[in-house]
Amino acid sequence: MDTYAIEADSVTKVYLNRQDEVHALKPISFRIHPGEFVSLVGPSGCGKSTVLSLMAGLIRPSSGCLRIFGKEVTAPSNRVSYMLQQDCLLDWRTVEDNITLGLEFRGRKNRQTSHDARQLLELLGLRHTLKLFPSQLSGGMRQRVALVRTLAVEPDLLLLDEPFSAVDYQTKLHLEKLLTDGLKIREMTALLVTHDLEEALSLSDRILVMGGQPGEIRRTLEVPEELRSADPLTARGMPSFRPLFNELWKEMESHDKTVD
Ligand SMILES: Nc1ncnc2c1ncn2[C@@H]1O[C@H](COP(=O)(O)OP(=O)(O)OP(=O)(O)O)[C@@H](O)[C@H]1O
Repeated sequence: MDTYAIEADSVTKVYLNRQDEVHALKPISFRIHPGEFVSLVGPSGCGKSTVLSLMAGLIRPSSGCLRIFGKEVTAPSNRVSYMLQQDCLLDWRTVEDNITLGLEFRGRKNRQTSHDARQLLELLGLRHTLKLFPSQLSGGMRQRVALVRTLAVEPDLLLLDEPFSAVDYQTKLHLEKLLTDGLKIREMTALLVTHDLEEALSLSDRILVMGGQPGEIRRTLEVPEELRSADPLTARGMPSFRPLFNELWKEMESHDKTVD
């Protein structure tokens, strides 16, 4: 069995912009267990997306070591799926052909996997959209299709960069529930970047609070079991939710005022 889904040891990132260096991350270290749902929160520019891009193997650390399931990340991995704020659907392909795109890339598209992807789409109430093109869908529908495409490949690690920030509140709650249900069934590990503290608290097992520029991890908050085991909407209404939300909010405000 893999010991950790993610191990980051003193990982830093410096971007090179022509002659200029942009120091995006101070050395950061953390570990995530298989099956854990962890959120990264922090003010704009503190390096959250950089952390995800490093995990996805899209960029390399400037120093330190990053391992996913015990293997150093040197390139994108088939065990990892990445979902962004933009749905990135291909406009010239139907919904049916979009949801199987990841399977195609991985050489795993067959009758069974396509059938499973269609079932997932049906679960999200989008069966009627199979033959439609993305331009014929609303924003919330497009995001649901993107979620199906991400989950269809059954990744071991799911990287989510503000995936629901562009959808309405009701759709967001619906998608959050589907996501957490899907993750539990498949025992996937997830790392979510979000500006929405309610979303972080109601979905995560643990929250890493980042701050500063270059960014660092300034605090780790364990989410209590009662919130973790409740569905996202129920968790938001529980008595322990608001005090924790306020604590996180204060933490973020204090970091916003910190000048590095
Ligand atoms: N490709 C790049 N080239 C140069 N600098 C970059 C690049 N990508 C990010 N940066 C810089 O690295 C720092 C961290 O950016 P990053 O996007 O990781 O932060 P973030 O916390 O995700 O921000 P936001 O919440 O606004 O999305 C910022 O100063 C940003 O300008």
